[in-house]
Amino acid sequence: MISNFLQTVLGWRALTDITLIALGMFFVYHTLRRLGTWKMFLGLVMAMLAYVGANILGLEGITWIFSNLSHVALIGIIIIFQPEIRKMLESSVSPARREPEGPEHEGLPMMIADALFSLAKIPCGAIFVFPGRDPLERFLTGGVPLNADPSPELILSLFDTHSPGHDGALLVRDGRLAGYGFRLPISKSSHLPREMGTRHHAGMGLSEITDALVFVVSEERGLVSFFKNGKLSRVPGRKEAVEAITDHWKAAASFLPQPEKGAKKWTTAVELVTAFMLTILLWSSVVIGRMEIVEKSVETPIVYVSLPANIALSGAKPTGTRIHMAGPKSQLDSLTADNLRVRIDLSKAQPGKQTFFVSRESLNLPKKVDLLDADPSEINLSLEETVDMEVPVTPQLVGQPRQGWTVVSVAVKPQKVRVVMKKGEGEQQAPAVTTTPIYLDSLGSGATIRCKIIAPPDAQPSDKPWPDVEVQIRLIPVEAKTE
Ligand SMILES: Nc1ncnc2c1ncn2[C@@H]1O[C@H](COP(=O)(O)OP(=O)(O)OP(=O)(O)O)[C@@H](O)[C@H]1O
Repeated sequence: MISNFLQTVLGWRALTDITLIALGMFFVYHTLRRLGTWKMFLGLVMAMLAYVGANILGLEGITWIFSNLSHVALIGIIIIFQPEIRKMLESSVSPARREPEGPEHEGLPMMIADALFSLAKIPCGAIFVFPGRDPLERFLTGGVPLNADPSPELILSLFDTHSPGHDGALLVRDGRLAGYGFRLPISKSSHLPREMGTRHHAGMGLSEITDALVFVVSEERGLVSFFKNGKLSRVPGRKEAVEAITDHWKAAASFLPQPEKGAKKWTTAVELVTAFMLTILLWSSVVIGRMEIVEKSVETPIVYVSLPANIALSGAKPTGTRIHMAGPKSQLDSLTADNLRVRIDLSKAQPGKQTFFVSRESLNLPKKVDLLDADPSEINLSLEETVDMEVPVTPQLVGQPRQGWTVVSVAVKPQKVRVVMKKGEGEQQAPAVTTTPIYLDSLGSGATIRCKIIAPPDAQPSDKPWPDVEVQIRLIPVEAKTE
């Protein structure tokens, strides 16, 4: 079993399976962490671990509860995590990374930092949005497209309270001032300090549902803050503002999620390793479960194939047998009465009494499945040599033509059919092959009638089934015949 398990684990399919699940887990964890619902995810992981543990230890009760509740739980998870699932699906089609900002934008973070603190000094309220990888179009409403080269004067005048477009957010994308006056989705979070009103809740709202970086300058208190992944951070000085922008650009241009500020450098590596370890644990518990050797009995039909043309089966023959197998549960589960057949190969059969055996080969069982027993396991058959002959078809004419009429010709098509008979019987005399009855008194001057063949039970058609025959009958008045 252990060598079986290692063989399974070391295959490329298993490695691909484990890698994809682990990366998926890592991606789900990061999205949920960004959205602040990772604790619920952790709860789910704990439940999964409990299930795996119960499975390994063979705790039937817990395993039963989990497997029976899993469908209901799945619906519950879909409802609870609906916004997160939506976010994950959106992220999965977002580009894996953003083009890194070119050297021509090097001065931009400092220019923005200066603008932030100049606005704070006035004080003048402002919101700056720096997109990450996620598309923002769905969340930004209103707004005026600008696409202008950034300059301190332009930024300050955009937020000047005398300017009609000062309300809302300024979008800074690809080193340019892409647009201004955008309304952002308002957060429902109750975690922000009391003094923070709709401007800050708008900054928080966008950062909760996307990976954008949002700076907010408070009009009342002249303070600068930024929101990232639904978290508020104070910006004490220009240096911190520049750092926040460059870190954000770096994260958006990287394939791997960047560790949060303050987190240790190796956090991502630890998270990845944990995801892999959890996956291997979960995966191996499933594989071990599926590799468990079990026994199973199935009622199976018997089919007789490749019977030589000169041999016929006579007497009773079994049509089914009950087979008893042992093998890995995963393979036995898929073997049912619908897809199992005992095929008895009669290609080498000789006339006389012969015994055939139900074997692994006659069932074509998968490699790891063994046949333990079959009932019956021996099939006794009587086989007889046959002869093949051509026999004329005689139409079965019933009664007499109408009064005054007489039959002048009867033609049958085909005139002969090939018949297979057991050798002894065939040699004595050819069987009488006729048609379904044709009632002469119902015919007019003539007719062509399609009939079925009628033959004795021991005469079988050589080319199954019997062909239909056409009987052409011509009648004329009796006087015409005597003339
Ligand atoms: N959804 C929104 N998107 C963008 N900007 C908004 C949004 N809602 C409000 N604002 C801006 O916030 C201003 C109102 O700020 P409010 O005083 O309520 O918030 P605040 O967080 O207390 O900020 P401040 O400290 O600057 O007063 C509005 O005039 C508008 O410019």
